Amino acid sequence: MKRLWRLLLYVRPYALYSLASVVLMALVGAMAAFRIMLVKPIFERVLSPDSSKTNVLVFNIPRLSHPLDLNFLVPSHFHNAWTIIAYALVVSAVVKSICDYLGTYLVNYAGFGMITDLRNDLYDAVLRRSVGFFQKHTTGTLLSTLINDIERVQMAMSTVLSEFLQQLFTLLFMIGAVIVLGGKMAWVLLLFIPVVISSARRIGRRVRQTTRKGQDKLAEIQNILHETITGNRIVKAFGMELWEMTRFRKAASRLFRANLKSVSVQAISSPLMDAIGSIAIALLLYIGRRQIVSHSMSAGDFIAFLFAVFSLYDPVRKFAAFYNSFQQALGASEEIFKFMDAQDDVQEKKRAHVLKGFHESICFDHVGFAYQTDGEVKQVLHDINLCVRPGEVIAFVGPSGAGKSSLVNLIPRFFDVNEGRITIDGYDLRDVTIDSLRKQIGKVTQEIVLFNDTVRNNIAYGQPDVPIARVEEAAKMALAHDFILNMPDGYNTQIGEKGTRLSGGERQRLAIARAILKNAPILVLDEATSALDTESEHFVQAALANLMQGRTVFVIAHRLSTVRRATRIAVIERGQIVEMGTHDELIEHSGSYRRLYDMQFANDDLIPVGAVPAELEGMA
Ligand SMILES: Nc1ncnc2c1ncn2[C@@H]1O[C@H](COP(=O)(O)OP(=O)(O)OP(=O)(O)O)[C@@H](O)[C@H]1O
Repeated sequence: MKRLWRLLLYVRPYALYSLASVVLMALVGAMAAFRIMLVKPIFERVLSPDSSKTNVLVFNIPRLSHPLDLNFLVPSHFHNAWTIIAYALVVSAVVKSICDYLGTYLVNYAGFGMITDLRNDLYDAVLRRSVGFFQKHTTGTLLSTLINDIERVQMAMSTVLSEFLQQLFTLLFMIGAVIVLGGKMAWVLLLFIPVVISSARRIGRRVRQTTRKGQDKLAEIQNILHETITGNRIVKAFGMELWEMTRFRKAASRLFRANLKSVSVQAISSPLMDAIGSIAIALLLYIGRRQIVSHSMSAGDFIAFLFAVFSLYDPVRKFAAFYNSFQQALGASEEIFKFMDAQDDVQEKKRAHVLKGFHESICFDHVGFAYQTDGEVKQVLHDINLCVRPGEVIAFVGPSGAGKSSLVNLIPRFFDVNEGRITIDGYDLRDVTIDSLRKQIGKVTQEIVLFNDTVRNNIAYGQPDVPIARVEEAAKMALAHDFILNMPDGYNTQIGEKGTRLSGGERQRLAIARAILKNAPILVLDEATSALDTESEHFVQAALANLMQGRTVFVIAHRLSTVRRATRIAVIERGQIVEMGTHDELIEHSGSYRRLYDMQFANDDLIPVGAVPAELEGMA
């Protein structure tokens, strides 16, 4: 129920449209009931051979002392029962159709409007979630909620809502007509109401559960699709097409079964309502016949009453389906609101300080950090102590899994520390606004993230209005300008999804250009481990050197040139800093760094700091 109210809150901005559509749909219902009221006069005045053809029809408004005379519908010289009823039928049909059209349009306007707002809010909420959230939920599940679950709610709130309103008012007016026409006989129908409601509720509950399962299976399929389409090169390289196809087929068959189960539950409601309806009609026929025989009711009255009961039947039958649709929407909204309400691990304090630049130091003060996955706590950093001044280059080295990435991820607050604190210019990171903190930090990672957009927009990501001259300047410093000019549309070339139309080295240099343009005082760098060919490597190294110039750099180093460039090297082992010093100091010390150096760096070529190699000069 809470979820339904929450969904309805989204209708609030469209209250006027909704109200107008309610009025229009009420008119549709009234017109439908009015037309049913014409059955009796048609039967008794137009079709009866005993009735005088010129008889002026008088239509009694129930419970009002004076009757509604339909004579006003036609000029007096046309007055006869047939013309009046024909006019009444046509006019009511026109009014009903116009109201139906406008009402449907307006209710859909409100429905689509609220769904657009809901989708925007969900996307906004998901996009703002911290890194931990994206590690907990797979891309497929998130996409599925943003697309499929929203669509379920949309179905209920726009398409179904419009029909629901129409049928609701038709039902209400028809109930009025049934009571007016049938008198006491109408109360027989009351007996059936509890049966209808309780069976609809029971079916609805099952529908909600089975639909939720179906949506989850759809998310599973979306996950497989996302993984295998984005990772299609690996699928091909390992010849896993058949295996993936089997995996997909199995998931598709699970979805098939879940959908069938949902349909088998939903499909019960219509036949069930049919059966209940037939019993009701049979009972009414029995009672009606006795009343006509005993002359307490005319045949015309009974026929009109039966018509009214028959027209009740459609809304009642549809109501079960609407109820199912709303239950499906509620099931789908469960996932939507779950993501919207998810509590972030990383949160901003209410009156957080706004950082204006970086001036003094970043300090790790007895920092400990643990990942929490599925209730399991994995401590990966212990008692890290480190103070870094502006302009320093700190290189982190150490064996795989030692905790280097985890450590640098704490600086932009992708995760929060569990123990101790990290300060920037004396402020605990948790006391400054996330936005102002991240503005101070540029990031270039191993996994280059580029968007399916132009070169220019990729470099100017986050700064859409920056002049092209500055973009070019950044590209030149990243030694990317030349290869960009050689592309078909230069800076306006589309680079394909994730930049697949570029080489590995080119992608890296675009990412470096982006970081140069951002011009943040602090740089977090995760050097690529995969080797590029010598020429590309030289370009990338030189571009990196330009990027690092004048900045405070935290770099996870995989190249000798980088560690040599560092003011200090921190050796991380099992989540702790075990050694710290310059390259020469640590080599002399003959400890962990020395061993690592012999294994990892000794064969690297040294590239002079900030320099473009002679053979590449003039190319950028
Ligand atoms: N999101 C996560 N949830 C749980 N454990 C994680 C998560 N990310 C990393 N770990 C674990 O934390 C430990 C440290 O990982 P981290 O990525 O920081 O190491 P690293 O030194 O950067 O390794 P590499 O050089 O291989 O990138 C590893 O044991 C890893 O399995």
